[in-house]
Amino acid sequence: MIATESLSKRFPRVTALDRLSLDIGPGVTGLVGANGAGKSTMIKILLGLSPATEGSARVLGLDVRTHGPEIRERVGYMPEHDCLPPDVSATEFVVHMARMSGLPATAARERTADTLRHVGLYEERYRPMGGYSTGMKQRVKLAQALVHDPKLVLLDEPTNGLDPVGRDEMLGLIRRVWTDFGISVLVTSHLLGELERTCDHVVVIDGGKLLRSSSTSDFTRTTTTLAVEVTDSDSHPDGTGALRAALAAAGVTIHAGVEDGLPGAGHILLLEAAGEETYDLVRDTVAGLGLGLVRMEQRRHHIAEVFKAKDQEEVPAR
Ligand SMILES: Nc1ncnc2c1ncn2[C@@H]1O[C@H](COP(=O)(O)OP(=O)(O)OP(=O)(O)O)[C@@H](O)[C@H]1O
Repeated sequence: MIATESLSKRFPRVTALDRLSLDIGPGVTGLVGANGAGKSTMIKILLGLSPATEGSARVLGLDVRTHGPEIRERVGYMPEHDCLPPDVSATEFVVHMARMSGLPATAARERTADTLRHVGLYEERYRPMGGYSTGMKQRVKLAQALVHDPKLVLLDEPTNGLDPVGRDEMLGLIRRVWTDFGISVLVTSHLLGELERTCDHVVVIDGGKLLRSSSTSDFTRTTTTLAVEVTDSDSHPDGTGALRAALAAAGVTIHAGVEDGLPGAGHILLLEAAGEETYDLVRDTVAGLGLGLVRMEQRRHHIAEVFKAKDQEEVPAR
């Protein structure tokens, strides 16, 4: 879908993109980076709106330097900032955008109605957009990016300014752009965590440089850490302590887990699972001690933890 080769963009005082090489396939891809990392610059280059200083980029196989108009015909774009005229309705605006991208009048009206319904705008679509909430405006911006049935959409910070519920709804809509319509998505965010559920692939950039590009499942791979919680009993008033001692004696590695220090963390035992037999051993040991097993589950890493761990590694030893 998108391929860049040593792509750089230098402004007089800042290097916004620094020799970035990427290969992004179909599906939902997140482009993550702090404010100023170079995300918007990247999108403008991919749309053929801003020339790169060095390197090359292709979108849907088309060279951004020479095929900007063709790319913009086939790709939808949701800009970061508010760009909606306040005096027109969502319907009027999206029909206009559909006509601009070449759809005949009837098709433009039909596609507009379908797309606005898809993003969850119903009666309000006939009212002037000046009175819309941020969430409604973001939905109109998404609709105008989808109305001409592109192969790919580039969404610049679509959850900006939304409250947690609005954010979740927007992320759900974005996911469905791919699952329901087969339109690939490149979505930017400065929040790593929110892309975890939405994206198949995550690209992280920092100061214009590529930090990491991998599938979300690699980021959040299932670890072999088991979290075990047990009840206390009359003979073992500290059930967790008794289980810890018994499992350690049986040769199980017990972790000082990420949850240490959190309220209630003392009651959760994190241990290394060597395979199926560890589950059996835990179950039998809990039963042998006469404790109740509250839960036993495999732990997954969250993307943010991967970076937290990395930051910790980078703290110089004293
Ligand atoms: N036209 C420009 N002239 C000079 N510097 C620019 C220009 N556009 C962007 N920059 C700089 O390039 C860097 C990357 O900006 P960019 O807007 O791509 O970041 P971003 O990751 O999209 O962040 P944000 O989410 O805050 O927009 C920043 O340091 C920015 O100040």
